[in-house]
Amino acid sequence: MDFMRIAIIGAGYVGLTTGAALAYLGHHVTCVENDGRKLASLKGGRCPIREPGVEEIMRDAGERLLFTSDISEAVGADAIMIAVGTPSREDGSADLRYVEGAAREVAEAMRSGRRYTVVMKSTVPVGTNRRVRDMIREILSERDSTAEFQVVSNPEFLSEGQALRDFLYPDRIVVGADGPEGLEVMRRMYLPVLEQSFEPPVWLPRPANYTRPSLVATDPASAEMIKYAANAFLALKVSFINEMAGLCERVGADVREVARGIGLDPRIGPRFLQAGAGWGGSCFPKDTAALIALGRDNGYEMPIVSATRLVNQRQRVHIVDKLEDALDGFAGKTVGVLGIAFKPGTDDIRDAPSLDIMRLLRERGARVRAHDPAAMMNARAALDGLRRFVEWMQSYNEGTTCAS
Ligand SMILES: NC(=O)C1=CN([C@@H]2O[C@H](COP(=O)(O)OP(=O)(O)OC[C@H]3O[C@@H](n4cnc5c(N)ncnc54)[C@H](O)[C@@H]3O)[C@@H](O)[C@H]2O)C=CC1
Ligand SMILES: O=C(O)[C@H]1O[C@H](OP(=O)(O)OP(=O)(O)OC[C@H]2O[C@@H](n3ccc(=O)[nH]c3=O)[C@H](O)[C@@H]2O)[C@H](O)[C@@H](O)[C@@H]1O
Repeated sequence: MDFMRIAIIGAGYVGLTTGAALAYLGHHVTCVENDGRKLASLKGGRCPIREPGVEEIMRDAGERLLFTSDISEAVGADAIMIAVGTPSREDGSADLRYVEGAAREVAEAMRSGRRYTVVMKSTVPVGTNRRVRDMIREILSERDSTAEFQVVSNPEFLSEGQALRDFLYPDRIVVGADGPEGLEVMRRMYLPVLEQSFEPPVWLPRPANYTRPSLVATDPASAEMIKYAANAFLALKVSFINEMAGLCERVGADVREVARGIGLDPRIGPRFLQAGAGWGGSCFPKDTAALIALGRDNGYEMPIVSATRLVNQRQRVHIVDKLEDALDGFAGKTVGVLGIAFKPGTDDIRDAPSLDIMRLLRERGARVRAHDPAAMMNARAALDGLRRFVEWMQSYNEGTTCAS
């Protein structure tokens, strides 16, 4: 097996999982992280995020997985992957300052006479790969560097809480490259996954009936678009079933039965049809907003994606309305919120529905007590100043109404 030297810029949910998993497969991986606290924890062998199995494979990878804040240690690699955040700007568009910052650092450190593959792992709007390519080219030319490079798009589809499973046993690997060389590098990188030739970790066996992933080889713009389209479609499915749930309540139908009934049609499928508080997290909200912004920049309205967001926001209010009705008003009432993270199995509270729900409950006069088995630390940090209402469930008592 032809193992590679790979560097990853950004050791968050995506960068760290990918880096640790690639090292587990046999590659030599250097993760560059500029958050001092995260880096200290990683260097100490501890996983700073709650992601099952990642700490274990960090341990298994041993010397093949290194952590640093020094970009010059990354440019000894053949492939340099950018996995930094792409949060929303105020107007909904993707804020590319971390991607551009990382690309700039990489370009400034690239060594003359070497050839690199820069892999864009972050979720970025169509055209970003080309922009990054032009930026690197300009910096290299200013430096009179003879370093050569290509930029390849390799969007990520992992879900938090099952990131490692999604990496090792994916449905597909998407590679957007301008030519055969980029595709070949990515094929080498993912070969053990594509061929399922690695020894699965004992705690994460290959799922029964799992078949090898497809390699979707395409152009960079289509690869960038695939990522946004996938997230928008999944968000749409959840909003759709929540919209159906609202009508079901009014006409006496059970939305779970409806989801079961439509999900058995293979053209629809059963997943992402669970009605509830709606979607949140670090990706669906920002990626649907970025898609609309991309449409706007290109003079194209996206009414379906806009409605998906609207229905989702309405769902948060709807839950509070229902509870207010059931309790006959919130005056003098305490509401217990079980679960703060945006979904079970994670400590991530980015754009969690619970945050809007708790804010609304308070605005309407309820006292709120909340608990989450994993996300209390993040909740405390995010809700600083409102600490008094985020308390451990120790104080949970009979007079408390639960919303989860
Ligand atoms: N979280 C998820 O489940 C998924 C995220 N994505 C995408 O992947 C990208 C990364 O997302 P996350 O891993 O969630 O973000 P994150 O915020 O958890 O991690 C990003 C990391 O990059 C570090 N960083 C930023 N600039 C740096 C630099 N110049 N040098 C070194 N380190 C730097 C930050 O300190 C942070 O630790 C985003 O574009 C996101 O949309 C894609 C699929 C799944
Ligand atoms: O781009 C990303 O970051 C990732 O976004 C999602 O992953 P994630 O945000 O981790 O979480 P999901 O499991 O997809 O759930 C998203 C939200 O939808 C909600 N949801 C999901 C499914 C469902 O049936 N009902 C429902 O309300 C969840 O509670 C959660 O708030 C996608 O599933 C990943 O493929 C993608 O890589």
